[in-house]
Amino acid sequence: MSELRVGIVGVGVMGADHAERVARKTSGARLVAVSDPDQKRAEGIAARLGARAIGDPLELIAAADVDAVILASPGFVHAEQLFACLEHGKPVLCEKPLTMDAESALRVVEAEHKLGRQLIQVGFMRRFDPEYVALKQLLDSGELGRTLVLHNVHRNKTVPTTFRSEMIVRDSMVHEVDVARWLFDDEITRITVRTPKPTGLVSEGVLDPQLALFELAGGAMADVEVFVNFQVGYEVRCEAVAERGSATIGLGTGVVTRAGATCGTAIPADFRVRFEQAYDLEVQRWVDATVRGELDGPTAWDGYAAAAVCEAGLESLATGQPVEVALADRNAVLG
Ligand SMILES: NC(=O)C1=CN([C@@H]2O[C@H](COP(=O)(O)OP(=O)(O)OC[C@H]3O[C@@H](n4cnc5c(N)ncnc54)[C@H](O)[C@@H]3O)[C@@H](O)[C@H]2O)C=CC1
Ligand SMILES: O=C1[C@@H](O)[C@H](O)[C@@H](O)[C@H](O)[C@H]1O
Repeated sequence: MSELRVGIVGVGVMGADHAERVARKTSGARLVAVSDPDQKRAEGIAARLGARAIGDPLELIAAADVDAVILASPGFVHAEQLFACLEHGKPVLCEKPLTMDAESALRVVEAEHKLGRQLIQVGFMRRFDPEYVALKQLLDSGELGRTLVLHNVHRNKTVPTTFRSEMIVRDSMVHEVDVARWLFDDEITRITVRTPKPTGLVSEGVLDPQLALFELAGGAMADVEVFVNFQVGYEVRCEAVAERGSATIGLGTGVVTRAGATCGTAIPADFRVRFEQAYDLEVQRWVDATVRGELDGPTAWDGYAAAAVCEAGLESLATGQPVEVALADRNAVLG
């Protein structure tokens, strides 16, 4: 296969961004089709990028001229669309969350395992971000000794009013769940989610910000503040504390301007700006690996493990108490 023909399911904020990326920035790939219930939006994007719009997402997944699929539909339809990708043997880059709960995520892992081919990559794009990659390399080198703690900050400027407390765990905090699992190369066994008095700038009942503590099997810990209505801009930071030093990423100290009696640096408006390079690398490496018949990124198991942690996190969000993570035995599932 010389050129990967890609179809995108769901062309809202993230799907439209990926459509541009595949059509204009990714080598070895061609955008051939997009699908969205908002037919007008799909047709507009398709016309602009030289693809065709297909009304039914399952028809796009089955189409003979679609070699591989990007799922950027809402999380609650991922399970059905992932099963369709597996049924048609289509490699798929599925935006996080893999599915909405641990039970359906595990069914996806099992179905893929039964096929005997890894077809699913999960959109945990931070694993491709140059700053996160440099941090992982530094920690893995052992130069700072053993890593003990991660402190994370994850702030969005604003989110739509439909974004409820549960989504802060499942859609936002899930990134730190994956970062902690990846940087420590370990599973999270317990999660506690606590909430201070919420900001007054959200709809009634939305618990924002949230503070979480992850405890890992090997004894390390990670904390995160997730605040999705921060008002200022998009900020994602991670400080790793190790035995002989610490390392911080996400300080945004690119260009510091001194003008008009202020000194400062720009804060990105959202994830598309801050993680542009990470998304570019994620999609390019997914295309390259797919053409080789391989997988080179976070797996369905990673999506399942994150779903299991988030499910425990939602229970903790309701009670404020620590909740043990119920994770299937990896060896028993994947043999
Ligand atoms: N990796 C990352 O940093 C980010 C990931 N995401 C993920 O991307 C996915 C989409 O999120 P957004 O683009 O922010 O949402 P969005 O609401 O902007 O777009 C979702 C699109 O999917 C369409 N849709 C609804 N039902 C569908 C169905 N059954 N089949 C196909 N399309 C359907 C909607 O009409 C809409 O156009 C989610 O899984 C989200 O968690 C979103 C933002 C950033
Ligand atoms: O995945 C993402 C969004 O879905 C989520 O809503 C944001 O909080 C995250 O920062 C972004 O990376």
